[in-house]
Amino acid sequence: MSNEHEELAHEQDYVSMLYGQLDRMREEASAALGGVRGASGGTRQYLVERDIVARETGSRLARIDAAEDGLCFGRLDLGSAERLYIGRIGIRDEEADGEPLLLDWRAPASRAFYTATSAAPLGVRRRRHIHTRMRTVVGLDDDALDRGVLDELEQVHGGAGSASPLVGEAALLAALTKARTGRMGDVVETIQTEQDAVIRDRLQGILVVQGGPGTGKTAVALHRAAYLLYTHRERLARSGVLIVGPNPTFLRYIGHVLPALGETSAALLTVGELFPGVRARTFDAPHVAEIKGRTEMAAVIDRAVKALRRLPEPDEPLEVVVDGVTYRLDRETCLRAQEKALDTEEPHNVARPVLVDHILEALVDQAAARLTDDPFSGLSAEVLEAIAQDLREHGLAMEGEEIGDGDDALLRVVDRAELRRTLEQEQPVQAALNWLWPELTPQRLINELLSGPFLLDEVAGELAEAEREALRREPGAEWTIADVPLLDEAAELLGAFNAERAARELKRRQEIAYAQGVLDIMAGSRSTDLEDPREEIVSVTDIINAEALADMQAMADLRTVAERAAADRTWTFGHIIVDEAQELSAMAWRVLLRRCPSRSMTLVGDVAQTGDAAGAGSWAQMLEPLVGERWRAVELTVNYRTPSEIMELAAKVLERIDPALRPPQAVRASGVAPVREQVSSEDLPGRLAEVALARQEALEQGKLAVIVPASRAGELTAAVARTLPEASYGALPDLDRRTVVLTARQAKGLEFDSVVLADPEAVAADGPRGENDLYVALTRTTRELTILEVA
Ligand SMILES: Nc1ncnc2c1ncn2[C@@H]1O[C@H](COP(=O)(O)OP(=O)(O)OP(=O)(O)O)[C@@H](O)[C@H]1O
Repeated sequence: MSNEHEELAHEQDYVSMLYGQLDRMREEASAALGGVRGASGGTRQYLVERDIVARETGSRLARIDAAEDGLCFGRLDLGSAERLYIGRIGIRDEEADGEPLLLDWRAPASRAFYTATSAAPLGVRRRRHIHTRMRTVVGLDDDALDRGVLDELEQVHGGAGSASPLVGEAALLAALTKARTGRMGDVVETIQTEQDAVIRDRLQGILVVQGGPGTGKTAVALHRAAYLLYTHRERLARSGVLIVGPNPTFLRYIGHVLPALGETSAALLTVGELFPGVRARTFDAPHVAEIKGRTEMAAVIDRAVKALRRLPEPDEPLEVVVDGVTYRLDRETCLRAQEKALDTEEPHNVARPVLVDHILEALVDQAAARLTDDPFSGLSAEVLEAIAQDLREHGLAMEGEEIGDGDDALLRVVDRAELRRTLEQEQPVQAALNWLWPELTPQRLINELLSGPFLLDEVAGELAEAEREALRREPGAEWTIADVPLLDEAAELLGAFNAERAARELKRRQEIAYAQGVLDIMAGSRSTDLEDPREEIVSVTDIINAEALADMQAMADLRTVAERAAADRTWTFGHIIVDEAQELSAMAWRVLLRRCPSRSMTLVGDVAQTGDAAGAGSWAQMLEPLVGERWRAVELTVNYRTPSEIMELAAKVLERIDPALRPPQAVRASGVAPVREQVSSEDLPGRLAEVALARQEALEQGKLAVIVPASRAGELTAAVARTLPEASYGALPDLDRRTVVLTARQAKGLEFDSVVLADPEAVAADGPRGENDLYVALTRTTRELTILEVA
């Protein structure tokens, strides 16, 4: 019978062997990368091939590097003597027929590590958590899932069998009680069974993950992204995964998790960043955001586009004066041109050339008629010279010949196309076309709608006058987050500008042409993948046409997935994950659904934490108008963050929000009761500063947050900043600092070792969802909570 020391030594040998393999893989990949980068010259095809190999090898190296820390963290003992080691990537033995030495945590065979229990052992006799520091094994935690192993463990450790519903309880509790760093970490070593089910749920369809505070929704969402990218790599590497979070601070907080899991091809954006060229950071007042978020705004914008297309009155043709000649466009002509454009059913800007075509033809008809009647009447010297030039170029007039000679010579030779080109360039013609059917940018349209004198009243009849008034903004004012979905809606109705469209089509043609040349040389060469052969392999040879290869090339540079997606409004993602999904307005949902025509989405959130006035009261209320019943929901029930002493307090607030809601079960108690202190309103700033200082000094390690009501944020932040000058605060607080000052809304999704909450009553009174914000504020701590109540 082995003792604990021997077990450690045994695991150290195995783990050292794995690191040896990892070093070998790193050396091979580095050498391959050095080789391709160092190569020079050659044909264009050769250079393309070199680029692709370099990118593939580069991303393989990134995965190897990400696996360094905690490479192997688990072992499963199955029947007889079979053992599987689980880790951050798959490694197989090159010298023994590719025998797996380490299974990627996402591989199907690893699943039992997260789901086997003594009630349902799934063939697992023992689950072992292997703890490492650098490359050294420093500890082991065993769960015995059958009687034989339990007996063995009792002899080795003096008893370590587990009847807990938690998987790897010791490892989990150790992870949960660690001091926070200001950055979210991955949880691959201790994923719990209910979380695993969400992570590995199928790619298709809309999955809603409802869970109270601290249930690991964010962690689960990010691990699901890593799982999907691994399992459906070929598909998702092309189209990418989008992760939408509530604010930039939150995105920075979670930004390290996917790279630490070796995945760098997900784009992380806030709703305010979904429209290329606009980076909205400011909030509207809640009632304004609520109006902007309503679905009705889509119809309002649609009507605004139509209202900007005009027709002349029946007896008042539109007059266009070019070089002293007056052309007349009557209502009938303009109406026919509009109808032709509308018949295309294309977006406004895309349909516009059809109208332009018809109007120009009408103008050319009039010009031609003039020329037949009296070739010279009303034509300026400049136009005559242009025509003469044209005649000469066609060899129909000699240098110096009078162009009027031979009366209708002009009509014969000045072709209509030339006339049309000349007219089209005239400013009065352009002005008439723009009056009839303006070429619009989304920014111009929304600006006109919200800042113009008449448009909103004309097209938003369903809004009360006071609501329309609330929507008005200064012309050219900074875009707000709630404006972004309006801009995107406008862009959808308008379609791309001519120039934009042409540029995009040209780029696409170039990409395809570039890719076409690569196909021959790539045929037959299959990349060697690191993973187990049972796992999915990405290879350019799987891609069968130039178009697909062009897609892949565009995606192969992992950096550019986010860049390209952020720069291209028409980009569609293979999967979208929305964190704090309850906050999104109906208009924001329309943007996301456009970005994901496959409707493959994971939405995580908690309807009890909705802070935005335009956000959801229930998932059904939010989703049914958008996707009917085509969504499925799961619930996470265990709170891994907030200790039970604090959840008791938070539960009272939850009951005020909705008596039907139940708080998640706290996984642990901290032994520290929340502290409540009463102060007068005037004394609050001074006392808050003192308490913040005291709590920071008491924290040996970890992070402190001071959460203040938005209504007193300026004054209270200033007071804390005087005592703790190193504290970070403002629109984008730096979470790496030891102490941050935040509003409840800013604290959403974040967590800290210690929280000081100022004036909970004022937090609850702030806006229509103040109670929800208070619930958020109370549940941010992993250890201690101090509350200053205003008496
Ligand atoms: N299986 C796990 N193993 C270790 N830590 C976990 C696990 N699940 C969650 N955690 C930790 O619990 C904390 C809360 O997780 P997370 O922030 O994902 O919860 P949440 O449901 O998004 O919370 P909220 O809605 O309150 O923002 C984090 O520190 C996370 O790392």
